[in-house]
Amino acid sequence: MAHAWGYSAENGPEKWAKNFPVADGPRQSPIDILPSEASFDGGLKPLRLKYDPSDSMDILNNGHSFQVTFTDDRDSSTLKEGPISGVYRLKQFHFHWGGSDDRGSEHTVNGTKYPAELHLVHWNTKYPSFGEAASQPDGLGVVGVFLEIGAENAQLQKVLDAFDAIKTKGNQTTFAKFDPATLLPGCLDYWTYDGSLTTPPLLESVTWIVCKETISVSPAQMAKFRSLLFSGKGEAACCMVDNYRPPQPLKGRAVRASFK
Ligand SMILES: Cc1cc(C)cc(S(N)(=O)=O)c1
Ligand SMILES: [Zn+2]
Repeated sequence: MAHAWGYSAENGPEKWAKNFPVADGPRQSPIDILPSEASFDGGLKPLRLKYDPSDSMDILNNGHSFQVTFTDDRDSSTLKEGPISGVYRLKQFHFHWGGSDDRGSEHTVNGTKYPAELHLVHWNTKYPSFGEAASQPDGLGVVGVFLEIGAENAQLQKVLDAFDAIKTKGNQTTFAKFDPATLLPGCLDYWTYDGSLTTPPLLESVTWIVCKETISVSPAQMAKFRSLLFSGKGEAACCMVDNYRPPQPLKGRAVRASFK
């Protein structure tokens, strides 16, 4: 049985191309965002994010990160406008983070790594399902938000308080009535480019929308992220840290800015 993918030297990002050749494709993510090379596009609309807290269902340790999953059988939690057309439904959000505060984000800005990055994953309702959308070039819209060390983030703490129930791979628990809008920065200026999923299967189906403004996370909260395990119950404990892919070649792609 081929090694499952992960983030170690044996199965990490440098090894993914073996089983997922698209890893060397033309529109891979993440990227290093160079603001001076991004072009302001006055045609880009403001993001229109509308979330219904009653859509949040559960929180799961999937062995690579943790995710909060939303019911997506109606247009109650959606992304509209911004760089996309049509209606994209929120499917889940998750994070990537480092083993120390000097790394952890997937996208970087002028080479700067943040300690963590939030991904809010939406799928284009012109397709019948998330799975179908994920294989289409305009199938997914992911909003990325950088976390920066600072004050404790009370909204983020609601997510971290669920961690004791999802310490090991495969664990899941109910996570109801959570409004992901409370994790967004006040200003929704963004950079946008055509990219991919940042973990296998690395499908090139994502319109990336990366917020310029960060949200705060305290050092103690970062320690809580690092208390999760990649490993399953009864396995040798392996701390869930450094679950990020480094920036990939831009290969001629344009990065647009919604702001001057
Ligand atoms: C494999 C995968 C699935 C989903 C829903 C989202 C991602 S990411 N990190 O590109 O947002 C990756
Ligand atoms: Zn992600």
